[in-house]
Amino acid sequence: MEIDKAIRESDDRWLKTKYNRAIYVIQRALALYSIEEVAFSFNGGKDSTVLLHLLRAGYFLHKREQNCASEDPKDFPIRTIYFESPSAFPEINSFTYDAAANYGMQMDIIRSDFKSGLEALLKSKPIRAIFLGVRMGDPTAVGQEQFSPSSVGWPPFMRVNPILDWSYRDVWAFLLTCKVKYCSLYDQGYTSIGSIHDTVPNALLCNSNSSSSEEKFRPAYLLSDGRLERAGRINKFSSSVCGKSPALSNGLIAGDLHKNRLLTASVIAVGDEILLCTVEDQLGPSLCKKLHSIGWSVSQTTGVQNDVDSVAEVVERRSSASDLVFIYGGIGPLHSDVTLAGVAKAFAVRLAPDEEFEEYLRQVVGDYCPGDRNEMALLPEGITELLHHENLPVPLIKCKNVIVLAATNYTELQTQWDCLIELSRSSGVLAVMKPYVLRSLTTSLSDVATAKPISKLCLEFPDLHISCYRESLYGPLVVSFRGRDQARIELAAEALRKKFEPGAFAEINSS
Ligand SMILES: Cc1cc2nc3c(=O)[nH]c(=O)nc-3n(C[C@H](O)[C@H](O)[C@H](O)COP(=O)(O)O)c2cc1C
Ligand SMILES: Nc1ncnc2c1ncn2[C@@H]1O[C@H](COP(=O)(O)OP(=O)(O)OP(=O)(O)O)[C@@H](O)[C@H]1O
Ligand SMILES: [Mg+2]
Repeated sequence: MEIDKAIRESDDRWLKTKYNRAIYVIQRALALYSIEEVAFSFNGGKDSTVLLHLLRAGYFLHKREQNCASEDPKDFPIRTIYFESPSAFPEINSFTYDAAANYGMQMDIIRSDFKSGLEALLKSKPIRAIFLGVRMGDPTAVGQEQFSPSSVGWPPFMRVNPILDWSYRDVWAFLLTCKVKYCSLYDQGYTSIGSIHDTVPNALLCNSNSSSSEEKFRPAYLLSDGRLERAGRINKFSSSVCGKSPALSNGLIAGDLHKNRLLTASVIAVGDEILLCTVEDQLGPSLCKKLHSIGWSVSQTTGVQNDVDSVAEVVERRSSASDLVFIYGGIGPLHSDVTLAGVAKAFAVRLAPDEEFEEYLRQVVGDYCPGDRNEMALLPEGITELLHHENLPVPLIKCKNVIVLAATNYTELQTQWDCLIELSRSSGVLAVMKPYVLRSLTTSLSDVATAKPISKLCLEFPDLHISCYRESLYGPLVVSFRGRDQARIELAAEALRKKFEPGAFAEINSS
């Protein structure tokens, strides 16, 4: 079988892995349902075309197990459905019809909308499962698994998505390795095809050097950044190119808006070694200092064990209680590296392969990964933003208002922090504000004598942080004022002094 042979002979290890996984899904579906009970939803698009050939290979291998495989390219008995629309590209239509003829596909053409078309089809045919070329990153893929029952309100059938975890690169690697025909539009710069009304060639493939006045586009397989696959889909393309989107998902916008707002961050350290005190946590205190230096308050620092539920619980609480959460530790491929799984669980999404992150990891650690996929490239689905900086070999990960730091020591933290600050100037990922002003007074007066007047002072200056602490049980009391407005701090300190005998409070430092 030429497809299976082409992949087996290829030295693209990654493609082989993806192929084997897809074939496994197809074979399980063919074991679960009879051939009359399955259908293939084919529309001539590139993902559909990949699926067509995977189904041909999967069906061949399925029959080979029963010792009755045929090499006839027209032996493709899986019922195929095509929802033909008047606004489909003629090239898509002709490719679809040609493919049906070439591979002996029995194709039902449906000219109504998806839902009512499927309702009618399922009434007249025993179909229980439909193969689709949906991939992660498609707007309709969110929440789907390889086997996903149709949604509520749709007729009941199983959606089977063998290429759900395929990237744009995987699609083109497959089509080119197998040397199969695909719709001609992809050679004219189209990278994802909808209707004639909403699809144009991808501007990122425009040949600016072209001498003719007509625009020329390079083929789809030359698009290097798979995230921009839908850039030619008018209205549907959301410009969330990571780290460059104007208003970021958590709604934080740097600058004037924050001048008078107290922004709070939480810091979470993940690691049994920190809780067991076998390792001293250097990062938490450093991060707090860094946050203060850009005008942020830290509302909580927490240590949590390497356990998904514990991480999820604390992330869920801290992300709703503070403007930003910084989490570090527990990142990597080890059994104890549960931080990203915890973040995903906190936001009720699953971990899904991220092709772009995978590519970065590949450049850093090479092709080696212990299992059949790079577990480190699994990121919380639909909520992850990658923060790129030229000084970072791998981008930082931001999930809603949670920033995941991969740093494990002070030097690494310093690098990642510097990059974050630089990125903040252009993208507003982290509002950089005037640092807080701190002023501290000390007194030998007792708590009983000072408690009430200080409580009153807090009510008079709600815009300041007024905190008290002792360095020993019976030692002097320190009262600290923290805020952005030096004049307000002076006023508050003066108001405190006035509540007591002159000389009761002495200055200890100011910054
Ligand atoms: C065979 C088939 C099954 C589908 N099943 C569902 C479904 O169960 N639930 C759903 O919300 N949409 C379902 N859809 C609709 C798709 O999710 C999506 O809305 C459709 O492909 C339109 O995508 P487009 O607007 O990008 O063209 C199905 C579509 C097809 C072709
Ligand atoms: N008009 C249609 N008829 C039959 N199946 C369809 C139709 N539109 C979408 N599908 C199914 O949904 C899948 C996903 O559609 P999508 O448009 O994302 O992919 P594609 O058309 O194969 O490739 P591209 O992303 O390049 O357009 C298809 O592979 C196909 O299984
Ligand atoms: Mg399409």
